[in-house]
Amino acid sequence: MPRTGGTSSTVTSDISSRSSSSSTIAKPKKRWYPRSSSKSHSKRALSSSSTPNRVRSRSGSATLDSRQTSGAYGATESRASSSTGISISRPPSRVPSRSMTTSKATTRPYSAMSNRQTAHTVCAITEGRGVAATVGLCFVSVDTGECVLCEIVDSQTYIRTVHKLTVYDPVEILIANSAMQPVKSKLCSIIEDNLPGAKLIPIARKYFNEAVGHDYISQLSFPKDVESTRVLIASKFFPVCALAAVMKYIEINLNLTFAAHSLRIRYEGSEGSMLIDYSTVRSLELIQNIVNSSSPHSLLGVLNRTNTPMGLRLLRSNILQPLTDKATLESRLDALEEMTQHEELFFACQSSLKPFQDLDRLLTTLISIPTKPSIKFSEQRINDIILLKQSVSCIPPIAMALSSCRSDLLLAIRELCAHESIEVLRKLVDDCINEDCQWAKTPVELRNQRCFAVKHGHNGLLDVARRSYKEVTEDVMMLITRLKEEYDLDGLESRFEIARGYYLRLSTTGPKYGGDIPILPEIFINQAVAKRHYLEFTTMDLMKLNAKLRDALTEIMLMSEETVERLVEDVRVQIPALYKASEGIAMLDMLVSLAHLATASEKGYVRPRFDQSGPEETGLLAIKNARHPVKEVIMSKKGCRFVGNDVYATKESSRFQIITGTNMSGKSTYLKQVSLLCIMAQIGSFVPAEHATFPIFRALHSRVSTDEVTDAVVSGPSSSISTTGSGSNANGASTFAADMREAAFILQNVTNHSLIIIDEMGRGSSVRDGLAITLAISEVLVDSNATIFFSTHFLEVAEILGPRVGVASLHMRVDMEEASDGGAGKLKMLYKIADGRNTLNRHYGLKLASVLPFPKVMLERATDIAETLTAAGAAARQAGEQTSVARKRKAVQEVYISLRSLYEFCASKFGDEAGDDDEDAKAKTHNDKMIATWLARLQEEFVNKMSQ
Ligand SMILES: Nc1ncnc2c1ncn2[C@@H]1O[C@H](COP(=O)(O)OP(=O)(O)OP(=O)(O)O)[C@@H](O)[C@H]1O
Repeated sequence: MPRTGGTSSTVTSDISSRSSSSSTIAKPKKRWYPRSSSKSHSKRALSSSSTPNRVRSRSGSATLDSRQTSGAYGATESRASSSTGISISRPPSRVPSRSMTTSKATTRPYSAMSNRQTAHTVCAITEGRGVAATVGLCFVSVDTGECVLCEIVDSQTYIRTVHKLTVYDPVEILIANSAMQPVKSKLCSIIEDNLPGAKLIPIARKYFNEAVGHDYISQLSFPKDVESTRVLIASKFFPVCALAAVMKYIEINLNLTFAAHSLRIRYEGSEGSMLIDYSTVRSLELIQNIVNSSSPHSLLGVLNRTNTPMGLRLLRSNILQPLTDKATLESRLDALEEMTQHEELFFACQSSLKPFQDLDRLLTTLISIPTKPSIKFSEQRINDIILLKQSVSCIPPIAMALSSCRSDLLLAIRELCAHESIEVLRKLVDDCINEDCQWAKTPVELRNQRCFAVKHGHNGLLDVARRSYKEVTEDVMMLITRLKEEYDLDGLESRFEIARGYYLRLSTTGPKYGGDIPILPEIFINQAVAKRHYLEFTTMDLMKLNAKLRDALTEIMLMSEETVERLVEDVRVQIPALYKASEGIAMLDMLVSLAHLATASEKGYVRPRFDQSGPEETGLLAIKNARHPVKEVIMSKKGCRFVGNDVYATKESSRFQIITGTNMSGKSTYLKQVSLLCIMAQIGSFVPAEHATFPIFRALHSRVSTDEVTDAVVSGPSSSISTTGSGSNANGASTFAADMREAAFILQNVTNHSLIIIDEMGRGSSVRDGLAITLAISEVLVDSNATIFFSTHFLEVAEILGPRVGVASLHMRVDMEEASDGGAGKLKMLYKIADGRNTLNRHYGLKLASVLPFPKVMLERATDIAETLTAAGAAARQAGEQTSVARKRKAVQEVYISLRSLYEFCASKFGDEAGDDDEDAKAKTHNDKMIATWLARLQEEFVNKMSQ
């Protein structure tokens, strides 16, 4: 069966101007298969004595920017390109011959976040000493044959390092043993805490060797990229050391080696993509639903309409590392817009993607060479060729589907899929493999396909062996028919299994046996009852025929393998172009998936705009009628309507948004929806809204309680609460500890390009301490100039911070319907955001309690106490006139900011001299009217504020 899955990483390299180049391949020391070839690569290919013995030329043409193919790789400073095939010696068994690990690895449960579309990636990590830790990482995927080097100057929380590890999701993380023993380093502890699925393996420090790392790079990178890669990583001491460790580990513990000049090596910095910390990935349910890991209710689950494993991997990697490059985003959005506007283009692309298998994995399998001969490997090789035949024939239809496209990105993908190498490959395969040979699902059918895969006439002996195979198969059929007739066995049938070969099965449910197990003649041996209603057995003759079949098959496989291996070697020459095509297909698949989402929604998605018009970013985040992409889907399935909300924030006037509201009024949903929409915009997706403008954020951090998960209570709009409230964490102390830990983390990492989401901080402590801490944290955050959405139950936060410049107070609207009979009323949730603090009775907690089965006497007493405390607090605050003075000062500043924005808007829009024609004059009059109305409203608001 074709294998599925792959690594979290996607193939990335700039494929522009891949002109002809030469490659040298190491001479093999020994070869197991009976054919002489100078193109083979041996396990010892890395040895310094390897002799170059072959020169191949390659070419490439289309350009797909690295950021396009990865999203995650906006930071890629430069890419080592693929220009030769890759060879990995992959033995049938992975039992390590000797181990370089110095102690037993810590096996940990699998990461809850990872959903293993990812595959076997090994990582090595090393760090320098100093205040700003420099961390070197090297990831090698043994499934997709890709090596990524990263150097990160990280903070004490290792946020960037953890982020990279989260994205590439390695199974094994190698670290110098001195970092584990005698005392575990901080980095080790942080990795263990954040990546519970990874296995931290201590190895001797001597394996982290820079000189060895450089040797590997010289010997392994593609020939024409050796120099550029060397220059790029010249000063990258740490990742080069890590590379040495990974390669040694793969060689020794996984028994794999890479052939000379065969590895796709690229360097990736930590810049160029939005940084999302691990706990945010989890709490915002970006990849996986927290409650039910197989639920589609996560951002990935909703966005994912991909048809290929490559597309899914690319989408996942983009969600974890959204882009920060505006030009790349715009080109993606252009392509997406074209796809959403041209139905035929969308459907043509979608149907051309459907038949694809995991091309990356297939290619990596094709470049592997076993260290020991094995019939299993021969069979696998022929399977791979059958799959390749199928895959190659699926590529030209993609180019056809894109024949009418206009946008640059789609044109680049079309060029990749129409590359001349694809046609060369198709011819190569057609020359060698039977036309009607195809992948089959049943073992016996697949075995037959394998046997007759190689075209008649390629090898005379093979044709003879196949004839005898055919004859023995016919003998088997004849024997079965004879046995059936001779022994009058009604319901007797032949079955086939890979391990057993042909055997016989008799159903006992027919009228003849009536469910009883019959006594069969002695000729039928190895009898066993299967699934209660079947008797399975064989005969000596059948076993002999099976043995004959096996021998014939082995012969066929070995002889076919010789031809197939020759074909594979020719195929390898074209593999760089296939890798590029695979990148293009992955990108197209992701775009089709996003286009599907954008067009399938009833309420509509819009193309986001980015606020980067001038040198000074205003940090404008303005979304009209924004909807939560995941909740909307869940609610529409249940026939409920999701209430859209507007979002508006600018750096100067409203970068810190305080959102208050009763329990269950929709605060968390609002906060999460803002962050999810920002992520969607930065992967180049349309967003669920009527209009949307985003700043480009470089980091997203959140403190969101995970007890409020997406799959939780779903109520309709304007729902009324009359029973229980939302779930709360029973363990106040642990909530408080989590609050403090995550707040400290956010404060350490916040920058003016960060988006911070904080949902109800300080609720695990006493009211006074909680308020004090919340205020202290908020003050630092206001000064940080980041964009912050802060929900709280402490109305005092809004009161105290409200007058500060850059702070905006909002609340979720709720209506309290008094009961006509004097009984408990109803609290009606409107799920609508509105300016200002909650205008309803400030003790909405008590209001909520009043509609719950809560003792009335206690409620009255609680209301008295709350009134007294509020009055005392307000009196204390009014003692000074500070609040009112500050409010007036803020009003003046806000007017200043608004007028300046208007001026800038007018300058950018009407800066050029208007023409004289009627149209221009009309437009000018219309704009003048609009501006006049806006100024009048601004004046009115200002007067109101000053007179308060
Ligand atoms: N915009 C909306 N439209 C429709 N339903 C919504 C909306 N926002 C929230 N809800 C519903 O209200 C429920 C509670 O929302 P949410 O958890 O965001 O409230 P909250 O104010 O954060 O509550 P708490 O303060 O108790 O944590 C959600 O599960 C959802 O079903």
